[in-house]
Amino acid sequence: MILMIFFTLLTIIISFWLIPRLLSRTSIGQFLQTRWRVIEEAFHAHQFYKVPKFNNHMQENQLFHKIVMYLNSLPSAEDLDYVNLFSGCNNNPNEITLVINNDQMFPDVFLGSRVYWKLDKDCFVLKIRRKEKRRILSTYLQHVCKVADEIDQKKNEVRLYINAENDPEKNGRWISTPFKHPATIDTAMIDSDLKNKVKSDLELFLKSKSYYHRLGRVWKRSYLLYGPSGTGKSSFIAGMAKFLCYDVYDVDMSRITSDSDLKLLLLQTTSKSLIVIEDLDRYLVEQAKSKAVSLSGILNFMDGIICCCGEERVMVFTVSNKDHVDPLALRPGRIDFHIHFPLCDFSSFKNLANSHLGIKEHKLFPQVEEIFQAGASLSPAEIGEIMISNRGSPTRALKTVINALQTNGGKTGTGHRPGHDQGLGSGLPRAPRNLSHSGSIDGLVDLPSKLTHSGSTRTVDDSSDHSGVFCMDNFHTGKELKNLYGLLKNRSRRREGSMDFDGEGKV
Ligand SMILES: Nc1ncnc2c1ncn2[C@@H]1O[C@H](COP(=O)(O)OP(=O)(O)OP(=O)(O)O)[C@@H](O)[C@H]1O
Ligand SMILES: [Mg+2]
Repeated sequence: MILMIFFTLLTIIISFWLIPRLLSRTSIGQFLQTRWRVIEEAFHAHQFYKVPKFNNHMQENQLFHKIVMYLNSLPSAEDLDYVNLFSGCNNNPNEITLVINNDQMFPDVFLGSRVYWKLDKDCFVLKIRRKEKRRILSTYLQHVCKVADEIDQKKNEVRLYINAENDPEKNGRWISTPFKHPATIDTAMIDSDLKNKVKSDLELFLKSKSYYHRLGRVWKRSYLLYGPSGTGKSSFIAGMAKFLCYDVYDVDMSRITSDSDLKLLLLQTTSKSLIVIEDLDRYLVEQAKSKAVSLSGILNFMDGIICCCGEERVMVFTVSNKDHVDPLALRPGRIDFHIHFPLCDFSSFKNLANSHLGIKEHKLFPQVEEIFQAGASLSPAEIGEIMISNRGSPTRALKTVINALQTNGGKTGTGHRPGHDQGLGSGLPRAPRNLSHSGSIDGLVDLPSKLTHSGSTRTVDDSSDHSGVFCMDNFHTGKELKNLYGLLKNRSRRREGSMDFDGEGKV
């Protein structure tokens, strides 16, 4: 009798405690659970809803994007049999993103009902029990969008889109990556009143949807940024995108094959975006030769007639010299706001010295001012690079800037003062190689201290700093000549490897 009770108790424990536990913790349990659900679902009629990635105009379907974000946020994403893992977003390489595999069923529960998502190439398929669709479909989709929006807001992420080669196999042409540029509108080296005007203009634009609609105009605003190379145009665009919190679509015109290709590409952009065409002047010249895209194709794009009506877009074009752009392209309405990016003057030089070297005043400032007043100048990029390379010694940095202004500031393509732009492509190719490298080289080489500025009678009297600025006439002693020989040898050695220099003056 006791034995029977014992065996009965043992059977009860095994069947109601041990077996369920074993099943729930092993793959057999999961397997049985999945099979059971399949059998259970087989007794229900289902409705299927497709969410394609692109609409008929090849524009990205925002709902698709939201579903990706929503599903990735669900803890059950980790329980799937197969899931793709991605990492390496530029701004956060440690972040791992889960993306469901094609053909993988992704179950979700909403208001007590089970729904299933499946990714089928570029299309999500939602499976809902037919009898429950009226009760949950719209509220479920609203819930998905709300969760995705909340994630988006938390991330506050601006993305950079770049147009890829035209590949008929692929649906979308834009490849995107998180856009984390440190520049803001405030860090630009242009007049602060102008910066405030740009900010007010952008703010007004954001609030003007109904105003534009009332006028029957496309809700867009176009900006032309013009000035020599290295004056901060691209950095300013990054600042504008950050200010607006808009995604950036950087159109690489060399990859556009025809007017219709350009149209298609633009149709694939979304609202709340900043569409950028850099070096428009250079492209217009090339376009005249290649005929890939006609002038009217570009003008149509600038007019915004091929963008979806009513959706907010800001367009930004950069040119090195607007005098070389067809006036048709720049007429009011096509370009709403012109922003000039000049080379450095003394005042912007002082700002750079303050931000890069932490100095507001210096005994060499009067000399620098004199040189600027004589008409020499360089771009903020060139002066900034010298300062970064020599940031350990402000005096050395200023001496190197003086030398660069004297040797390149009045001669090079970028070295003329504002209003004297060098014409089409003046800034291209970029900063003169010898100058940018000299900043780095001088930052590394120990030079004789008793040197004078070339072209100047003023003696550099700072014995603690060593400048790369020197003049042959001033080398009198054998020791100095020896130093010079050592310097030239050192320089030529460094120059051989100059392609590997980075902005920090390190190899
Ligand atoms: N306000 C600034 N302060 C300091 N450095 C700056 C500033 N603006 C630009 N620079 C420096 O100049 C470099 C070039 O700037 P940017 O690319 O924005 O110039 P650009 O006008 O677009 O030149 P390009 O016409 O050659 O494309 C930046 O990487 C940055 O180092
Ligand atoms: Mg640029």
